[in-house]
Formats: sequence, structure tokens, C-alpha cells
Amino acid sequence: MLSFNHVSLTYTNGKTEVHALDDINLKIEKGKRYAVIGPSGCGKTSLLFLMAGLLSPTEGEILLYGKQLDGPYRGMALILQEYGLLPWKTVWENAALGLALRKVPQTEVNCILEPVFKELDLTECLNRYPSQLSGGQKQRVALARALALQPEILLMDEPLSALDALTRENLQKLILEIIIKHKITCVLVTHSIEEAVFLGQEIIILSARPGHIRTVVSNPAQGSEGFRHDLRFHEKCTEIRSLLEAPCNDRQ
Ligand SMILES: Nc1ncnc2c1ncn2[C@@H]1O[C@H](COP(=O)(O)OP(=O)(O)OP(=O)(O)O)[C@@H](O)[C@H]1O
Repeated sequence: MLSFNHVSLTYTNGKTEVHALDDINLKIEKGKRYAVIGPSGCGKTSLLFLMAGLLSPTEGEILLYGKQLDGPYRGMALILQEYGLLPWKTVWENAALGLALRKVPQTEVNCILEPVFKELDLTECLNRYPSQLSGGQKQRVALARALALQPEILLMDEPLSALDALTRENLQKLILEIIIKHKITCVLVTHSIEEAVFLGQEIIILSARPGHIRTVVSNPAQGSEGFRHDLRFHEKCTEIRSLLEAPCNDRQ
């Protein structure tokens, strides 16, 4: 559905240039789940913003269903690390924000949000403000806002990094159930090897800046029942760790 052909990205601020991504070639297939991992500052967020149409490549092209991506696409939703909730709006209003921006009529908004709130177990706190929520609840509101848009593709930038280990694992499980149930294509940026292995059918490993794709590792057992406690989960984590720790010689 989405393909990157020789995509490079350089940020220019006055006389300063930062070469963030170099010669990215990548295909995102419909219905698949991807995790992106790599050293800090290697361009993971930049890659996600390119996918979201929020940045344009300096070189190369990004095609969505064969057509050049030239801005945000309606079928995409993006979840950011800091939840992106407006503190002066309630849970309900925050979740409805994307729909309001798309001018969806109020009656339809109610019909769309009700099952989403149920699925995310948020019905008890719809009138609360973000300051009255736990980190896990805030992240579920951010997820509700994204799911309300009924996205074909869900882009997530380290969505769970601020959470404690147990809440994080529970939300990983919830996200996985939801994206499988709704057949959503998903790209997750993470620093966590375990998270990448738990949520990524394909794990994209980036080099240090300028980020390029070192390798894409298939993770065929991902999504299977009890995967987190499966030997294959631990073996895949070890494989990804050694790839991340190996010196990067692939450009010499
Ligand atoms: N607007 C910008 N102007 C200039 N440089 C930028 C800009 N945004 C990001 N960069 C730089 O581009 C590089 C890639 O940044 P990016 O945020 O994509 O990396 P990342 O892998 O997501 O980082 P982290 O793992 O620390 O979250 C970094 O060196 C960063 O400082």
C-alpha cells in the first residue's frame, strides 16, 4: 500500500543541514504489522512523519497505492509519545477531536465513539479531564481518538514509553487485539526490543544517523496465542539485540 523508493531526508535550518535518513527503500503491505527500531536519533520519528505525509522527502518518492503521497491521508492515524491530549477537554471531547476536525455530524460521532470507548474500557471516565487520568488511561484515550477515525493504517511513535512495565504489556496486548480484529496496518516506532518483537510481524532495523535500513527481520510467530511466553519470542529478542549491537559495516 505504501512504498518508499530511494527516500532521503535532510533537515535544513538556515545554514545547518541534518541528514536524517538515507536511501530508504521499503514496502508497507496492507494488513501487516511493522515495528521500527534503531539507535537514538537515527530518524525513526522522521520516517513515521514521512509515512504520515507530514514531511516530504528531500530525494526519492513515497507512493500510496501507486500515487505520490503529497500530504496527510485520511486513512491514516498517528499516535504520538506524549498522548497529544488537550488538557482543557474531557476524555469524550479529546476522543472526538479528529472526527470534529473532519466535520462528522454529532449523531454519527456518538455512534462511532460508543463501541470504541467500550473496546478500550473508557466508559467510566468520559467526563474526566486528562489530569484526572492515569498514564495508561491517557494512552487509551489517544488510541480511542485514532481508532475513531477508522484508519486503514495506524502509525505510532513510542506510544507506550512513559508507562510502567505491567501497564505497558497490557496495552501492547490490547493494541494487538484491536489491530488484528479491525485488520489495521500498523507501523510502530519503539526503543524496546521486546515491544518490537511482540507487536511487529516485520521488524525494520535502522542504522545510526543518517538512518538507512540495515535489515528487515521477519517474525512469523508474532501474534500467536501466548507468544510472549514462547521460546520463539525470546529467541527473536536475542536475534534483534545482536543485530542492534553488531557493528554497522553494510555501507562500506
Ligand atoms: N526539525 C528538525 N530540524 C533539524 N534536525 C532535526 C529536526 N527534527 C529532527 N532532527 C534531527 O534529525 C535526526 C533524526 O531525528 P528523529 O527524531 O527522526 O530520530 P529518532 O530516531 O526518532 O530519535 P529518538 O530515538 O531519540 O526519538 C536527529 O539527529 C534529530 O536531531
